[in-house]
Amino acid sequence: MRKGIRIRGNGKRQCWGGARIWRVPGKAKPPICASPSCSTPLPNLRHLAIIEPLVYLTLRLRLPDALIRLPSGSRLCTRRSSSALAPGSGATIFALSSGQGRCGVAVIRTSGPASGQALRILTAPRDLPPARHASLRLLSDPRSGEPLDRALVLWFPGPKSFTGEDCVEFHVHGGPAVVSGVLQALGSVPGLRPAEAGEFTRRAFAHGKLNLTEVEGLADLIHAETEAQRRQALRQLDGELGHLCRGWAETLTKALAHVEAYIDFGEDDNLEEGVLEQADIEVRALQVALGAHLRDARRGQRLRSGAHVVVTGPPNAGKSSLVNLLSRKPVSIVSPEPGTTRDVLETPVDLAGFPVLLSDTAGLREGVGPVEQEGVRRARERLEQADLILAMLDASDLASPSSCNFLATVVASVGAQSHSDSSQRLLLVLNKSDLLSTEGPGPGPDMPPHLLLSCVTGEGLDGLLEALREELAAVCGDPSTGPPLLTRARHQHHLQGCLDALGHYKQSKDLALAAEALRVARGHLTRLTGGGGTEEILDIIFRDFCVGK
Ligand SMILES: Nc1nc2c(ncn2[C@@H]2O[C@H](COP(=O)(O)OP(=O)(O)OP(=O)(O)O)[C@@H](O)[C@H]2O)c(=O)[nH]1
Repeated sequence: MRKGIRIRGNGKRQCWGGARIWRVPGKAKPPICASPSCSTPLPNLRHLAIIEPLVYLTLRLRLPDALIRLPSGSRLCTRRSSSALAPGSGATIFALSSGQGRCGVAVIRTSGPASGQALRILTAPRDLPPARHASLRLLSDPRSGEPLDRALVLWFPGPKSFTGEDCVEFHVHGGPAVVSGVLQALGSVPGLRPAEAGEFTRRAFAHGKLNLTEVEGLADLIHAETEAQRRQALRQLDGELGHLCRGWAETLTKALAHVEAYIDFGEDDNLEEGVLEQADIEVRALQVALGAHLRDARRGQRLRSGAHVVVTGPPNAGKSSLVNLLSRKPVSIVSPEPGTTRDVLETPVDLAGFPVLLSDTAGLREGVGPVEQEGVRRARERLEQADLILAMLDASDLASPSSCNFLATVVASVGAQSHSDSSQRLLLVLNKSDLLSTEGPGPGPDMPPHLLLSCVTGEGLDGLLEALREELAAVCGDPSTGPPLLTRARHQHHLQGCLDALGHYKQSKDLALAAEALRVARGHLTRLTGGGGTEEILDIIFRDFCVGK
């Protein structure tokens, strides 16, 4: 029978097979802060290594920011570094959290230890309302006693609040005079100061209410302009990416515990058989999962910042007409004169719910003056950066030399793409379909797959929008399904760092080096969700927020 020790739900330990429990010198006060196990002495480290590798490793290595679930449901945890908080974080902050300008209702928030006091002072002589219940109160200026507004107030005692601190929400009438009166009244309360941009969220992060990927999701949700961006941001705010990374980090922690235990106790010291093999298997599975995520070809980043869609074709094909049609505004000059567009003209557009940076470019042709030639050079340069190319031809002019040359280039590029792993995509659009019956024979059977469109009559526009939706879902990823997307270069960097470190683990003959590689890999995952060493990026991320969030 194997020896074993289990920490039970009531904090007591169950031993079997003759296992004994004794205190580990110098570690009688482990960082166990949640009941029921906080006051219990530690079991034998060796047994702990086998039975509870996560607990073992937390104690053995004193991992920072560990938040590990014990089987009993109790937790081991350490607090997040206080440097996650902005300077002056002991103060109580206040700000208008709803949008600026005249509106029906405006929400003013406070967060910090003096929140309750501020509420009492503004609603004097009333006591605090019941927690998390909306109560109607008269707000008055504490300096003059002058009534400011009759408002709904909500009292959120910490830690059950957005920031984890004592918070108050004042739902006041949204006139500028009311809002400014209440803000000034709050500013006169001792211990209160106006909040910096993103300071509420920063406090929520510092108190462990949100991890870094959730903070990023919140910032993205505030800035989301299209449906797909909103869906993606909401998923990230819900913690999907963070959850995935934490799962991976736990896998690595277990593998690291096994390797460390093997180093500490050796193979003939009663350690379970196959401990190292098990770690190898887990690392291999993790490498496959990370590789799959990194192969997302920057879809999430495109979804966040917009996909580059470039319209190209010979002069007069109707490129500018299409850009104006898709953006629903006169971005480019449309004229029957070939070579009207000389430079790259960009406009942000919401296309089928996806964020797009749409570019109109000069018509591609040779043997023209230096200005137009420069335009053609810029058009080609922009084409190289495109995620999706809309190649456009005049359907009534397919036999002209410029159309034939362009078509040959398109066919070559489609052929090249099917043989490469390029993520650039292409849609061939034959415009001016309204002229087909009168002016041209139309596309023959050897024409590559294409869409017929008339920018003048709008015929074929629905088909084009549907094709664009499919292409953009491929370019940006579908935010409603599949695994969470990596929306920032930072995510990509840490996952790649983790994968590289796992590669070193596999190559290391020395167990100490292998363990170090696992530690590095785990560090990347921890930093991705905001664990140790992320202070330098906090300012960058919180800069994206507005005051009051
Ligand atoms: N009949 C018809 N005319 C069109 C259509 N689309 C555009 N045109 C006309 O074709 C001419 C050229 O249109 P533009 O949109 O300026 O074409 P372009 O490709 O941007 O031209 P360049 O700037 O010279 O490269 C204009 O007179 C448009 O009104 C269409 O679907 N049907």
